[in-house]
Amino acid sequence: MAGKVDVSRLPRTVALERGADGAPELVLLDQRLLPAEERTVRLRDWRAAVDAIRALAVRGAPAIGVAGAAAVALAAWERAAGPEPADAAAFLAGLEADGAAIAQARPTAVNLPWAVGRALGEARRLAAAGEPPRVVAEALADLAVELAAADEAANRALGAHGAALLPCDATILTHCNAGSLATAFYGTALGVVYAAAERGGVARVFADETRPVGQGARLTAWELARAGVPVTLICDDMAASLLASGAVDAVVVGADRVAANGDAANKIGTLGVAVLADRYGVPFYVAAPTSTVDLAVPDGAAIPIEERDPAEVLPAPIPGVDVWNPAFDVTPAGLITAIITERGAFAPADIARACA
Ligand SMILES: CSC[C@H]1O[C@H](OP(=O)(O)O)[C@H](O)[C@@H]1O
Repeated sequence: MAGKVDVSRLPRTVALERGADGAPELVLLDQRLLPAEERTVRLRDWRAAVDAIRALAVRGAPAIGVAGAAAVALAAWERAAGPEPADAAAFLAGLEADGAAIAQARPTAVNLPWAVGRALGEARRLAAAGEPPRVVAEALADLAVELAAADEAANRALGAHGAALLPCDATILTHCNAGSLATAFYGTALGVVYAAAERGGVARVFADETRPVGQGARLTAWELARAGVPVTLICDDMAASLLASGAVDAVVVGADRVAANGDAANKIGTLGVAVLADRYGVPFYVAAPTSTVDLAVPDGAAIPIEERDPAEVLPAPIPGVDVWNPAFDVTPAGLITAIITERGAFAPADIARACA
């Protein structure tokens, strides 16, 4: 493997920080501009945070979870500075409404409603204890920081469990971007790659370009090269020939929501890669922290699939031509070799037990 892997060269894509005046700010690396430009934006308005999530300025299930919790903190700060502080009930009711709008920014990744729910639950607990709105707002800003740190720690633990499954000098195929850019830091599927590479065990990663938004071409290829991991970019329709060639030791992908039976929703195109991996006898791993597992959803059929703007597929509309643009698909548990979490790797059928 060429060169030393150094994940410290990777930027952080989402964080809750404080401005000079102490006000919370959601700090984002605008992923729409990568790899051409690394532009950081600092948001104080929760509505702008919702727009950033919807527009994929920040993306990736764990990353939008952190952004969602930070957005609730921004909303609490705004309300605590507004006319409602005298009425704690009005403050909390308004924050609940803001949180509902934030949680609905994108429907598929469970991390977003999960993180917003954590923030609103903390707000309810503090309000019930008689804490004033400003104290609630401060606590929610701290919670967003804690959730980001917990995500990174989970990713590093998950990466180590996944690396243990790979042969030395593994050749890996991945789809979309489940890297550091999709999380608070380190990544899930790419966290497995980084953990294996840091121990000297990754020969090369093949990255699907991942149409129509190109998270593989623009983000995964860039991220891996930045960290010093050998990477080859391929078109999505090349995955079949690559898997048929026998060159791939394992497929490792992320997830946006894992159902209680182990079905996993991930970027559109993942299902096709899973079918091909099964056909050619290549292990297919889903890397997902337990915060991505939704035990309230019995199977993949119940996972909401986001449909996005047709212009992502066809920027210049053709008269008489309709476009279908689902952003995710569901890989059935039967095509998944193991689900890798921070608690270990589990057969899909055992994921509910793993998260209990
Ligand atoms: C580590 S979760 C990453 C997950 O999220 C991506 O979707 P999007 O880029 O639309 O946010 C993709 O499904 C990745 O696998």
